[in-house]
Amino acid sequence: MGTCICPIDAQFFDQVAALLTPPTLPQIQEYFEVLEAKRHCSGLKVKPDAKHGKGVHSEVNFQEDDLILKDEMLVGAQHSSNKIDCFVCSFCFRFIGSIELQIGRKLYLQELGVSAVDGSGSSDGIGCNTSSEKTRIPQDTIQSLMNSNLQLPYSENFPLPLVVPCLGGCKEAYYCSKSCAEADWDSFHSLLCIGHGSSSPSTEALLKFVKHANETNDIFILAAKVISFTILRYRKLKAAHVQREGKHDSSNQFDSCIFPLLLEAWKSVSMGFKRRWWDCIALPEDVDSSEKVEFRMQIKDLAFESLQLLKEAIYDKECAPLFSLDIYGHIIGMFELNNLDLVVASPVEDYFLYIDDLPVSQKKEVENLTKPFLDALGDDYSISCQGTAFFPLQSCMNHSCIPNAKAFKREEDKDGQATIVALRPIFKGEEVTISYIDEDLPYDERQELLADYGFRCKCPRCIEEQL
Ligand SMILES: C[S@@+](CC[C@H](N)C(=O)[O-])C[C@H]1O[C@@H](n2cnc3c(N)ncnc32)[C@H](O)[C@@H]1O
Repeated sequence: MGTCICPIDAQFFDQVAALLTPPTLPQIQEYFEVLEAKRHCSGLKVKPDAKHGKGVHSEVNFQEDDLILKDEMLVGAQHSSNKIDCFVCSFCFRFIGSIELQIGRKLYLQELGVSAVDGSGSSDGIGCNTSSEKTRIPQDTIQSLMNSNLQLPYSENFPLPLVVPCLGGCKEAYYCSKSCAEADWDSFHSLLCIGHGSSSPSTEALLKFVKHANETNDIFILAAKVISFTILRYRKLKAAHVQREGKHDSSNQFDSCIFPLLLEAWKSVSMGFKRRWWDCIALPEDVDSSEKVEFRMQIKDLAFESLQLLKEAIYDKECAPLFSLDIYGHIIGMFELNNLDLVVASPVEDYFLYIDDLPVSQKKEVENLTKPFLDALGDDYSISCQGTAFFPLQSCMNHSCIPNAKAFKREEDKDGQATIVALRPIFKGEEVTISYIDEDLPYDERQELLADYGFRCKCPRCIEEQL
């Protein structure tokens, strides 16, 4: 137990330490100024302070319900189990295809016996059958839904983007547009694709890595995206460098040429607040506190196992320090401390609610056509796209048990971006805070949950309640 020794940690000790050194104040300021301008959020400023590290401060007055920030993810992934329920763009997580394709694909997978394990869809009383008494739809009808031969009434009111396949020819990633397909390919997917166009040295090893992640913890897939992103960015920076400076002998140039480029490629990841995964992971309820040390060792072993599989799949010797266990642990720990749930509401739910709201005169006839599908989907007809993502600006927001902002998806938010809205008026100069936990819990339970983030909350409410 806990015997894993990562040779890369020892061999590249100095480089790993440099990659994990928190950025300096000027580096933070420079990076976030560029990001704030890109997000068009002139109302916000990331500022470091002595108490809580970085925080987000308001530069203007916001009213209650105002949109404060729409943040694009640095990296995000749909939960593996959710892929059965929701067919979404692998880059922006928008639903794709058509209402018919969404329904047909799900019924098809249901018929194959593939089912989601953590569906959290809810039946809100629009009259579908429960899962135990699902209606069965004939195979040819399901096929007609999937190949657009069958159109459901009023589905034209819920148009979805056409499906764009992966540039590398895998049957895993699909997109809402060519630009999303290209952006994903350039940023992450060219190295993680299992299709014929992949630049992974071994797609067989990739398959093993993904299988292990699906069977253990799909957070490893997100960590692989961060490593892939950094390698691909490093290669671009190197190509530009070579073009500028001429070709170098890259036999052993970690310090002079290669490593500064790797540090630059890693910059956006270096800005995220981090601790090692096995040091900060919350103890599951079924693990006794006396088994804490052993549990943390097991987590470390698991991460090492996953990293070895990833290394076989995408190793690049010029980026060797990225394959250290310490780096892998810190990347996953960064997700643990910063990530936001990725949620995109299902257009299939909107569709059936629309049918349910039709005037009585029309509804009966339409429902004769749509009800069998609703019954076949059962309780799960409304499952949203679910995953997890790291957002560079949102992740700088500190916690308060009386937050002035929250992550909230509005009706118009159809993709995976983070949407932060004001819960009450926020004044110029105030810090923007969100709650990391259910703030309705009693004081002790809140502090217990926040201990997993490594701090005790001293917000005005906590100070008052601890007395
Ligand atoms: C999502 S990050 C927030 C940004 C972070 N302050 C930074 O420097 O990047 C979460 C971490 O910030 C710190 N933090 C957030 N809210 C805090 C609070 N109310 N009191 C103390 N530390 C806090 C904790 O270390 C926590 O694990």
